[in-house]
Amino acid sequence: MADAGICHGIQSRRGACAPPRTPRETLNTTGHKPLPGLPTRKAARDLLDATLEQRKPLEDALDHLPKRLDPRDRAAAHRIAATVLRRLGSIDEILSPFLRKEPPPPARHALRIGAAELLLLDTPAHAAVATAVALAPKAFAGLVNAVLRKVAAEGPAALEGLDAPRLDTPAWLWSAWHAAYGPAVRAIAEAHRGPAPLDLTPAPGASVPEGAENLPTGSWRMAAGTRVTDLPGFAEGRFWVQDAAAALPALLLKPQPGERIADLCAAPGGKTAQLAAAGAAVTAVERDAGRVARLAENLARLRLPVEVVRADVAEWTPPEPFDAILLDAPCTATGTIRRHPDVAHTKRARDVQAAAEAQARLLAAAVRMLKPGGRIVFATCSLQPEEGEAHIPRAASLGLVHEPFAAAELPGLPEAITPGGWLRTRPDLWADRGGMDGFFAARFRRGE
Ligand SMILES: C[S@@+](CC[C@H](N)C(=O)[O-])C[C@H]1O[C@@H](n2cnc3c(N)ncnc32)[C@H](O)[C@@H]1O
Repeated sequence: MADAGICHGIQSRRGACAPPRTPRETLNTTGHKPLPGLPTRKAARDLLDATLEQRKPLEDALDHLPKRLDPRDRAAAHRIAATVLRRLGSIDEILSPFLRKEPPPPARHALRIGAAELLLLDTPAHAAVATAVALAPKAFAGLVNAVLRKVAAEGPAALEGLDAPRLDTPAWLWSAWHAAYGPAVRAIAEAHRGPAPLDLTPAPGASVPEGAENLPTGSWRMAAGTRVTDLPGFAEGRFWVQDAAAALPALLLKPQPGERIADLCAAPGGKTAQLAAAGAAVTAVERDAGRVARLAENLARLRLPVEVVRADVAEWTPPEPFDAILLDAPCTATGTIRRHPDVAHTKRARDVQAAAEAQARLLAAAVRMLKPGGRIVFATCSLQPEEGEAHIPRAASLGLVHEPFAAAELPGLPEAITPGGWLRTRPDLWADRGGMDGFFAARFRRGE
């Protein structure tokens, strides 16, 4: 199983990444040759520590790896850590018969890395065991060595017999998705087992790059691991990275040339770019300073004129109301686990309610920025109904009238429009094409 590496382009939580590589050999400060590949495994352990112990996003943890780490080592560490995060339940299940008591996190992570390399990443057994032993705290080196030798011998057969989709999905997510989607929970979990393809949104008039599939909804799809920065036309701004499902909310807002449209919660700017490319006069509002910089950088590459405002949407008042608004609200992001396997482990059930409450506040603030009769699309990249469908009945109290989507509005993907007229994508849709992120979107009009 391969995973994506360092992300480039416009997308962050849903980005495109560099291909994995074989760990390289480097000299340490004393001039001695360290164990080949050890810096990569140390970085992978740091990523696991940040995500699993400190509950930090993997993307932030990658940003905090030592600057001196070779980019290829960084990509390889990302690949190892992402594999452990995707298959954590299965890996721990394989390890459990060989552990009489719980080892401390650094030893547990060395075991997980070693097991992932032995069973899922095709690393030669001697290299996987030797580096995991070197990675473990000294007092646990013997244990790691003994356990991984058993995993090398017995693990492949044991792996075959596991119910991996269930084991690799945290119990609270399995229950919530089962309640919301019934038996499809298994297909959703299956879709999380592999890396996602690279999806691009083209600028108007751009021609499809070689090797890309032209999806019916207008996105281009390329193989997982494709480096977006290597594609011809990247520097010239002919496309941006955006999951096929993430491109749908802006499409369904139907931006018209010259309309004044606000993109609220805008960074890194995939939807802003869609609205601006359609000819709308766009104001992009984003609270986080670092992400405002990313947004501005992306829009500069795409040569799209957009007014960028750094502000909290809950407090900001525009000089005049907008014709239309896109609110892509912050959420638990459980729809993006294919691209961000850390989300399955960094989020908790209680985060869902907190996110839903924040979304309701942002929706109320957004309505106040809209002209009477103006339209708004509310979207989240969460699979949790509390962050999607549950907002619809409350919208009437904000003076919003639901304007259902019609299946005909999404050529090639009518199944994503529900009978109630909102958008619900899931990772198992278009399974034979590589799936898509889980998104919810609904369209409303502000009463006159
Ligand atoms: C789901 S992401 C947006 C993705 C973006 N719409 C795109 O398509 O590229 C949510 C963004 O909302 C920002 N955000 C969260 N709360 C905010 C608030 N109260 N005001 C403005 N921005 C906020 C976050 O910093 C984050 O960049």
